[in-house]
Amino acid sequence: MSPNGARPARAHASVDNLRTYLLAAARRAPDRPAVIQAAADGGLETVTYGELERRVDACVEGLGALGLEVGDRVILESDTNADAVATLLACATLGLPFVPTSPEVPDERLLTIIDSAEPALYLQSAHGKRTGIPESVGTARFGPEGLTVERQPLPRVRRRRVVTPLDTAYITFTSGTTGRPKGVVMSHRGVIAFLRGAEAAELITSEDRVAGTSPLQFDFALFDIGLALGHGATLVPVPRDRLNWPRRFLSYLRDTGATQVDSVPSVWRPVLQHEPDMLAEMGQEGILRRIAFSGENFPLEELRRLQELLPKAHFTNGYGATETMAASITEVPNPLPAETERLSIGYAVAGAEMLLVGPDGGPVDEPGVLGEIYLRSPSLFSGYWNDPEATRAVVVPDPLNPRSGQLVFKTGDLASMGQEGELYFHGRADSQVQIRGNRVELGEVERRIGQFDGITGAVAMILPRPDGDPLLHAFVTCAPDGPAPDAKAVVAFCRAALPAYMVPQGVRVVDVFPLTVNGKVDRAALAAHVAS
Ligand SMILES: Nc1ncnc2c1ncn2[C@@H]1O[C@H](COS(=O)(=O)NC(=O)C[C@H](N)c2cccc(Br)c2)[C@@H](O)[C@H]1O
Repeated sequence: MSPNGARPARAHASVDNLRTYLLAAARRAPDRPAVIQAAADGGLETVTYGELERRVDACVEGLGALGLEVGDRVILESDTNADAVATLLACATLGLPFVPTSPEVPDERLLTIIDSAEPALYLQSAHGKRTGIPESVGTARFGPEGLTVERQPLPRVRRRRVVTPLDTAYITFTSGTTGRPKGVVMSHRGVIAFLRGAEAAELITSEDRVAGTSPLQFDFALFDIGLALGHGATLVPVPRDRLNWPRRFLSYLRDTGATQVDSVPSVWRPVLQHEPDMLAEMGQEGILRRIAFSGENFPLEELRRLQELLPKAHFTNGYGATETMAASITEVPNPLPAETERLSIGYAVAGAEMLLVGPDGGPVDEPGVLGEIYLRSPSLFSGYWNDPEATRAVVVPDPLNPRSGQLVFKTGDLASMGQEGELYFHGRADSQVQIRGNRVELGEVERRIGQFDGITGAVAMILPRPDGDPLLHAFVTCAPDGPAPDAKAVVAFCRAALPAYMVPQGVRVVDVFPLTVNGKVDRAALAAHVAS
């Protein structure tokens, strides 16, 4: 095929492309607010759908002039804001996979990602501070008026003429457990399939204002962008410095008129600890209509406290992995019934289905029996970047019809089924460990410890020992005004209700739980605590 040279490839308006899907509202209601964000002067600014589309096209013009080819990677480093959204939509328009990252990602991690992704271009905002981008990568800055190029990307041959739904929308690098980051390659078709499935959950209307709290490299941020813009609603990105101060966080939610807050569970921990009264006030006013969370189990004691303060809010448990964007969106009863000991992850979103598979590789049919979740979904990722072996390990033939060629995602998560076929999360398969031949359910240990008077949070983990059984260790946080719980008393408390092999050998009090860049409890950091 002859090189296409001059004209950059585009997506046909009638096929799935992130830009077409997320700017549909710009057609219908260009004056509606697309993003409400913190302005440079400390106030708030509103970017309408019409203005957002203008910024997208300004960025398309700048990118289009660089001679990049469909599939060339673009590193997009930014906090979540209107210009970052405009830039990622510009990349989508031209079939350039964006690799999202954020300013707080350390240099060496960014360089690892650059080494793996071999991007054509690195983009940061006008006031971004990153330096040291390798010479082989072009660099530019983005802003409301488009791009300012600092270093031209190396020239390439352009062969592609159109952008198809199977082309890559983004590659998000997750900190693979093996340490080497794995690039999850998501197609336009996959992302839009999940967002369309999520629409059936009817989480929001065009009147809602969705506060997003995740950094751009966490696909929860991309979900927030997709959910808000896909519904013609308003995205309210919460700046990092607001998140770290509960009072400022709540004020920001009030000032922006946020009606929904999307976050990992840990975002609520400092708010519950330091500003329960302010939250209760907002709860009474009923301004926060929905609290949506994802990423890890929401500790039930904390969730119950949050529900007490927000009695009128809906609560939604979003479960799933970046490899399929997510899997299920489940309404959590408010208040949670007293006897509930485990949150449901319900059923997969419309158009997808979760299946439990037993150790024998066959389907699990009985309620209550543990199995691994396999997900059948059109939002299945294209594969791990440059890692066909890792891909083959999790994209597997449909266990129910292996001859059909249909592929499903092997999640690595364990679950059991309720009477109506709804699923209950039981943790990662690779974190299931045996102690003296017995399978240890860490969630059960954490739940028991969480009931100890004065303890506000518990994380249990297995620490391997070179010689002999692994060590069951627990880390706890306690109420700031109470006495530090006595480790022996906590162990005795566990012994009274748990089988011996599930009683922690060590209990250590920590001020707060360390978090990963995506806001999940950083278990590796806790384990290092003990090793030190
Ligand atoms: N709700 C839960 N209860 C318990 N354990 C959860 C939940 N959600 C995940 N997990 C765990 O996190 C793993 C996956 O991590 S991930 O790839 O970083 N993705 C994520 O966390 C977020 C996920 N992509 C996502 C993104 C946007 C919207 C939604 Br809705 C969900 C899953 O395999 C689970 O082990």
